[in-house]
Amino acid sequence: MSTTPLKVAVTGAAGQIGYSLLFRLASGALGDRPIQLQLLEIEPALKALEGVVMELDDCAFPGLAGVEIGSDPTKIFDGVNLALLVGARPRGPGMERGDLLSANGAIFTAQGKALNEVAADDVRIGVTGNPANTNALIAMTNAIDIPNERFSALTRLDHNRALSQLAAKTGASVNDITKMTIWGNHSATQYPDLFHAEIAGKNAAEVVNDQAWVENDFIPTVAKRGAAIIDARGASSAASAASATCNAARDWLNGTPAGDWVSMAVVSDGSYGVPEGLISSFPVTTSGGDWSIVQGLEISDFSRGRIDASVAELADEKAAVTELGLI
Ligand SMILES: NC(=O)C1=CN([C@@H]2O[C@H](COP(=O)(O)OP(=O)(O)OC[C@H]3O[C@@H](n4cnc5c(N)ncnc54)[C@H](O)[C@@H]3O)[C@@H](O)[C@H]2O)C=CC1
Ligand SMILES: O=C([O-])CC(=O)C(=O)O
Repeated sequence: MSTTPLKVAVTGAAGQIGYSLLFRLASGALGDRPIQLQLLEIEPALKALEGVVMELDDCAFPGLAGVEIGSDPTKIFDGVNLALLVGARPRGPGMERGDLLSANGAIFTAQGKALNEVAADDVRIGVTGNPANTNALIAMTNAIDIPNERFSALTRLDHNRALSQLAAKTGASVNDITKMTIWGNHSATQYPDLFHAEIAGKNAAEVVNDQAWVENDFIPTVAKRGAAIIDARGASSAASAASATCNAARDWLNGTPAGDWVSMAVVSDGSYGVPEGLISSFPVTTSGGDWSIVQGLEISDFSRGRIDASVAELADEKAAVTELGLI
């Protein structure tokens, strides 16, 4: 293991997700390698961020090598190996994530350019801020020298939600469930697919044996979970989003276990009929900091229709940000 600290940038560090994420990162969520946190906020939030840094200090985390804060992305992204782009306005009750396109899109053009200029050669960029897939597309398009494969948007929270719903339905432990997949957009059109998932090695759909539950319960519960949390909490999910952001980064950098895969929204190479260049969620395995899309899965007509609907929404979002001049 390298003892050189991994330089990790977090944007929106004074926000709700930041308040959970920073402490998870600093306490070793990515592994044993020490980390250096580089925290980006807008100027008015820097004072609050100073308070968060005081609390990080007060935890005396052995693996936290240092913390730097600021509002200039070209300073904060300097030399970073991992950038977690969280900072963006969250949606409120009654909004869809797509409503945030113009409000948040501009943030990701500037940050893509700054990463392009100053990040480390091995940088990996995970986008949590919504609409996550299209924000990742904007950052990727504006970072012309960074390989497209270094960008990913977060669908791990949806993946974890799907694991948890399936575990509750079947009485299995989440530890026994493998090969869950989220396809498409991190939005209400996403397709949580349990037809390839396994529970202790048995096909999950066969164990469940209840297509009505899959269609009327499982898929909508997972796809609309973000809205349900906003309704209940009056604010969007934060601790679970931070947890998923850590899970996704850890697996990307350290690899997925043999016999399993995870869901990540990554740039399509045309696999499964998803148009090349869209950032869409796929089943992926990772190794050595690189991901590959799991190939050869059979897609039923039912699954095909759901994947196509979510991908069509991604294409619409791409057209909208093209129109806005963001890509
Ligand atoms: N992909 C996913 O699974 C999930 C994504 N989200 C999204 O994550 C984002 C953050 O959520 P919260 O932390 O709850 O929001 P929040 O409003 O509590 O925090 C956002 C922070 O970003 C900062 N910010 C705004 N513009 C910035 C910029 N240009 N540079 C740096 N920082 C900037 C704000 O000052 C604020 O402190 C939202 O877009 C939300 O919708 C939330 C949950 C799950
Ligand atoms: O729903 C939202 O706006 C926040 C989010 O992305 C989620 O919880 O999945």
